[in-house]
Amino acid sequence: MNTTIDWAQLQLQAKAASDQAYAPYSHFPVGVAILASSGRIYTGCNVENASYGGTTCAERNAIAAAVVAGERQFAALVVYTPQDKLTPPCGICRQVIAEFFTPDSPVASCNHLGALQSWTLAELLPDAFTPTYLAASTKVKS
Ligand SMILES: O=c1ccn([C@H]2C[C@H](O)[C@@H](CO)O2)c(=O)[nH]1
Ligand SMILES: [Zn+2]
Repeated sequence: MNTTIDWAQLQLQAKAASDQAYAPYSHFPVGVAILASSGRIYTGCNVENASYGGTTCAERNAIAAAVVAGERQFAALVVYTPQDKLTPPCGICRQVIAEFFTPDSPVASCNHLGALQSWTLAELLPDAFTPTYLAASTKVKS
C-alpha cells in the first residue's frame, strides 16, 4: 500500500469533525480523520449518550463511516482535540483500529496549537488480537 499521506489535510479534516462533536456530558470534543488506501478521507466525531456507556468515540465513528462506504484498508489516522495535551485513542478504539490498520500504520494526535505526535499502531497496541487468530483457530477445528 503506497498512499501518500497529506498530514495537513488530515489535521484540517479532524479539526472540522471535532466541531460536530456531540459531547454535552464530557465537554471533550474529539474529531478524527482517516485516510483509506483508496486515497479518500473519512471523518468521525464523538457522539455521547445520556446513558453514558452508549457513547461512541470519534475513531470508531470514522471507521464505521469508511466501512459503510466500502473501505477495508487504511493508511493513517489523526485525532484532534482542542487542548494542549495530545490525545491518543482509547483502548477500545485501539482494538477497533487494529482490525483494519497494519501494525506499522501511523496513528497521530494533533491539537489547536498545530502540534502533531505520531505513533505506530504496534506502539499503541503491541501483540494485538487480530482476525488472523480467528482464522488459525478455524483451521485447527476443521
Ligand atoms: O481518543 C478519544 C478519547 C476520548 N473520546 C471521547 C469519548 C467521550 O465522548 C469523551 C471523553 O472521554 O471523549 C474520543 O472520542 N476519542
Ligand atoms: Zn475510543
